[in-house]
Amino acid sequence: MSEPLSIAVVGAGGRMGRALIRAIAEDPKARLVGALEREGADEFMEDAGTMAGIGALDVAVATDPDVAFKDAEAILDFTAPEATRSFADLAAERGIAHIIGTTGMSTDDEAHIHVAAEKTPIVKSGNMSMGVILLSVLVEKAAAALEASDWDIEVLEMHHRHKVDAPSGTALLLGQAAATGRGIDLEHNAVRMRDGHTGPRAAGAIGFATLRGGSVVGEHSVIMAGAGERVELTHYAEDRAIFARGAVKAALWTRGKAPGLYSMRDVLGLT
Ligand SMILES: NC(=O)C1=CN([C@@H]2O[C@H](COP(=O)(O)OP(=O)(O)OC[C@H]3O[C@@H](n4cnc5c(N)ncnc54)[C@H](OP(=O)(O)O)[C@@H]3O)[C@@H](O)[C@H]2O)C=CC1
Ligand SMILES: O=C(O)C1=N[C@H](C(=O)O)C[C@H](O)C1
Repeated sequence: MSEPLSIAVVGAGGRMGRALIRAIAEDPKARLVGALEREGADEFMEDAGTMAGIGALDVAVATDPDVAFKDAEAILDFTAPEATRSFADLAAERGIAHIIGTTGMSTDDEAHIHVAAEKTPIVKSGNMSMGVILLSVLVEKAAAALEASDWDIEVLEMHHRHKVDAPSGTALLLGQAAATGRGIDLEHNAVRMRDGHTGPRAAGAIGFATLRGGSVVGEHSVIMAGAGERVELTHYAEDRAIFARGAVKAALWTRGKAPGLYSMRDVLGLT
């Protein structure tokens, strides 16, 4: 068996940061070698394991990327778009694989990631859980089978009250799967919000609806509504561990891979 993969977690004190530290500690194929937080962060503690609630792991939480990334072969990044852009540059300079779960990225941010992927393997996905990636495959197949003139597609999502971006990365990923199934461009067919006198629904549109509240980890439904019948494909996330385990799986998969931008479908062999 090969040596465990050496992994650093950025945004280590965040909801996902702490779940990622726990997932690495649970996987014998991975080892935590670095954890990065911002200076003065609310969640700052000296040891990464203590911060994640699993007891000391002898990995100090650093505020300097040079320290956190020193021994890393992969970085797990569930932070914010601006931070992810700068981590992409640092990972590319060092040839470290970059696993990106951050959502809410702009077109400009996406272009930045494409450039970084010329130098190092990057796996990026709006959702890293096995269930959602499988759901996206089902949505693509269903959308291909159902005539756009007869079936309307709407994506409904709900998340906790702290979430800052909308629609969620997962909702957009599922909307993209529906658009791919239909052979259309999502950007030109997406209706991301409705308010006031909107007029009737445009044929072929892919609609998005966003709910926020409480502690909901993540719920997504793709609703296909026809005349007199409706099909709903739904995923319920019950624990952030599902995303964290997917991110660790993605990091392990990058070992020996050429630079490039990869998806979770690549990682799971569902392309
Ligand atoms: N792809 C997937 O499967 C999933 C994706 N996500 C996405 O992951 C991201 C994080 O979610 P969550 O953990 O709930 O959020 P949190 O706010 O709990 O954590 C974000 C972390 O990133 C850090 N951070 C934010 N901005 C910067 C910056 N500019 N420089 C350095 N560090 C920064 C924060 O530090 P500080 O506390 O100092 O601000 C914090 O530690 C979101 O985009 C979310 O949508 C979440 C779950 C699953
Ligand atoms: O912010 C979250 O919490 C989540 N974000 C991701 C998204 O935007 O879809 C994934 C998951 O649903 C949780």
